[in-house]
Amino acid sequence: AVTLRDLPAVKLHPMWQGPLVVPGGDRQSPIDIVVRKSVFDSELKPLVTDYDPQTCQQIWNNGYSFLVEYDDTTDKSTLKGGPLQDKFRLCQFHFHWGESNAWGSEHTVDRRLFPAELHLVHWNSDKYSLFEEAVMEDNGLAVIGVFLKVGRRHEGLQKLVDALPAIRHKGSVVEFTRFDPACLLPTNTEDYWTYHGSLTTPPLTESVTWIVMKQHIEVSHDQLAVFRSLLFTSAEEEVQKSMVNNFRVQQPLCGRSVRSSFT
Ligand SMILES: O=C1NC(=O)[C@@H](c2ccccc2)S1
Ligand SMILES: [Zn+2]
Repeated sequence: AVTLRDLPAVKLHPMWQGPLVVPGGDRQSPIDIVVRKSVFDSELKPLVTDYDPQTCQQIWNNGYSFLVEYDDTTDKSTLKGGPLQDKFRLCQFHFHWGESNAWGSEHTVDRRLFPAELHLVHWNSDKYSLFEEAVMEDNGLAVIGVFLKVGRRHEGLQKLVDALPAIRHKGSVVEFTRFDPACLLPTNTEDYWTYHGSLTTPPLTESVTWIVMKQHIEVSHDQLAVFRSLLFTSAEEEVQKSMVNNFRVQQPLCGRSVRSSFT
């Protein structure tokens, strides 16, 4: 097993106290996607998302990112198709970003960094009955990754951006309803890369089928600046730390192949 301290490249994030033993550690995420080494697989289907905005419940600051959480007690907001054999339930989405627009994403494409990355987290509701169960199983989770670039203002994102000042501090939560996460997907959901990996934060379990979209979405500089106005720290702490660079360093591919749904 690999412990995080063995990996010099890992800057132990404040939330990652002490060495962490990663199960096996040979299918960790994120990775660099080397386009010319990805393997086209004609069996890969387009993604089929069916999200019900009514299942959107709250938005909160967990001290590492901000999460928009969905009611996942029924199959109302689901993902299927793509590389997946089963139906997966949306439980939350969140982002990772940098202190500058020069970096912030977790995955890279031919070493290219993006200023931020959206993760839509789903769990296998055909096989498991809870996220907490699925997170321990190797076909338990499916995460859609979408790269963000700075450009035009994203109208659909603005409702979320407007809610952030209310959750500046770690542990704050506000009600957040009727948000359709489909508005954050790129127009092209046919072209993606997929590989087997892990959570990118503790418990780092190797239970994720990653689906990284080829097409990015655009958000404005000002919208991204509001992400950076969030804090890692709670209201009680004397020293406030701005929530930036909440991404994990890239992990060894360990012989894995990345498949592409496009040529
Ligand atoms: O895609 C990922 N991003 C994260 O922050 C990781 C995570 C960890 C626990 C729950 C949901 C997601 S896995
Ligand atoms: Zn994430």
